[in-house]
Amino acid sequence: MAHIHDLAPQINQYYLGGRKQDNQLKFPDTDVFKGFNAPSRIEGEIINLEVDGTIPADIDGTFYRIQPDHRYPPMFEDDIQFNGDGAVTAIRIQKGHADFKQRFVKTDRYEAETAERRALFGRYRNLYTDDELVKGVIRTASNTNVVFWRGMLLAMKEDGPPFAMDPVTLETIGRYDFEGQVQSPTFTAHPKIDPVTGEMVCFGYEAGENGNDASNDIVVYTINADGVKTDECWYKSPFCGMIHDCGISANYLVMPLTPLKCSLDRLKKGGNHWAWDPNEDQWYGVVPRRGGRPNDIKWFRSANAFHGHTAGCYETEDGRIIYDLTVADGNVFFFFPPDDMPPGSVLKRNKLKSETCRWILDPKAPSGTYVTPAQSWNTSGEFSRIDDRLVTKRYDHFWQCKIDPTREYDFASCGPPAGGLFNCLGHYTWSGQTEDLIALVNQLDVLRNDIMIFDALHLSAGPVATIRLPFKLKLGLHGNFVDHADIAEWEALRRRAGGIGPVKPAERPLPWQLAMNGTASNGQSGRNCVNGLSH
Ligand SMILES: C=Cc1ccc(O)c(OC)c1
Ligand SMILES: [Fe+2]
Repeated sequence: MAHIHDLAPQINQYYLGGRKQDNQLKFPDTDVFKGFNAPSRIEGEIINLEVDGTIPADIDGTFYRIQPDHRYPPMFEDDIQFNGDGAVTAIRIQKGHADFKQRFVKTDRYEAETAERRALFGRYRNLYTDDELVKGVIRTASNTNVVFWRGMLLAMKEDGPPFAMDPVTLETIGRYDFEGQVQSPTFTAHPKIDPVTGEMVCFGYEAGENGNDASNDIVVYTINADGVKTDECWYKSPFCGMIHDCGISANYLVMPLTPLKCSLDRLKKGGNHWAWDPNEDQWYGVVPRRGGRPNDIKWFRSANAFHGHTAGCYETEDGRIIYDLTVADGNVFFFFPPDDMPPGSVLKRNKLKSETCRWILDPKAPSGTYVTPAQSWNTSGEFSRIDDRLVTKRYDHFWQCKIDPTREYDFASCGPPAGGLFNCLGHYTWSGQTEDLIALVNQLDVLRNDIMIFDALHLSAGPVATIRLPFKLKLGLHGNFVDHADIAEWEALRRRAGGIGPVKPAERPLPWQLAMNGTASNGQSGRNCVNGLSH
């Protein structure tokens, strides 16, 4: 006998031909919005979370992390997780206690959609699929990384400018253009901060015009510890591909260019921003950190592969660059298939190997030099981290999320894998000590999250404390711990008479917005005027 719910799709056609039909708040019936991936949309706080074990009394700081979390059902039924709105979680740890706070990043996108109470931006990084109402509005959802810089939190996504937030309240201050010094339409989610000089080295790729035009432009900036831009140089890439992360040594910036390609034609037809090219090499662009000129970029290439994240980067005594990152042997982003996929093909997660590779690049070698890894770890993992005080320096230890094939994934209770299949935290040392591993408690089955604190050199002893959240968050990409002394120091400097004053959000629209003849957005303080509809 048919259950009444089986008839519901005939009564309520939320999506017709894959497009949202109505203004009803009902999310698509796809894996992107189900189970552990179900939208959360929580803003709020909890004072004193439940804790198992003991939080070390000397920890005084905040663990920030960011997640994509769709606030409204997407315009397209087959939308992807990366297109969700950025929401920042803060776990403030002090005196053995932990508090939770979570807020959305109030981007221009957020404000425009809030005014209409529905999604107005279409496919991931394709403005040709947007509602007419948001022509000229900055599209970024600021959902990939959250970085502490000069007393502010910068929420970032590589398709647009960063948005500044207050690190204590998580209120959004507005779009941040480094006091007018950074005008590129795109900006990386992985800037690097040099612990020796205090500089931020950062870049934007696909940085031509509005940042959505498949351009080969790359811009590299250095902002010094006082917030002053000291370097800006524009380079060209061999094709418009994804440059997600980067590495810095004392004198160089390394940018891994992944063979996921953009095409303006495909964008105009309403298609995906990226298509995987299985016949293209992986490339590494190397530029000097100081005094670079457009012709100074050197490209190194190797066989087709997909870049993960940076572990470390430094120079040897003889001036060569060591660059360590995870590299997968196929298309991690299965939702961005090659252009020649037959229409209607089912997109499945690829079974991939993701090794950590060490590249040795000679900045004196000619551009175009082919390279192979000098060393690689025969394990699968991603999201490596090192002690951030060792950025630009020789390091030994790194930690990463790992896939341990000897531990079974329990499909029956966990459902289809949400995000990666990581089931371990791995501790590696280049000096060749054995790995020290532990299984993370996977809470996919009970739809809840824990925050675990480990002694980094003794993972196998288990967590010293497990902080329990009473609900699940969304799968996030990145997080960072900030010492409270840094937050307090900058707060005092910005508040004090004769200090540097509060964080100043962008005062002018971006150049591409101005070039649209002021028909759409004024971009004031991150607020918009959308076709006369102001909020
Ligand atoms: C590698 C992760 C990644 C790359 C590009 C993105 O837009 C993103 O959004 C959350 C995530
Ligand atoms: Fe990332």
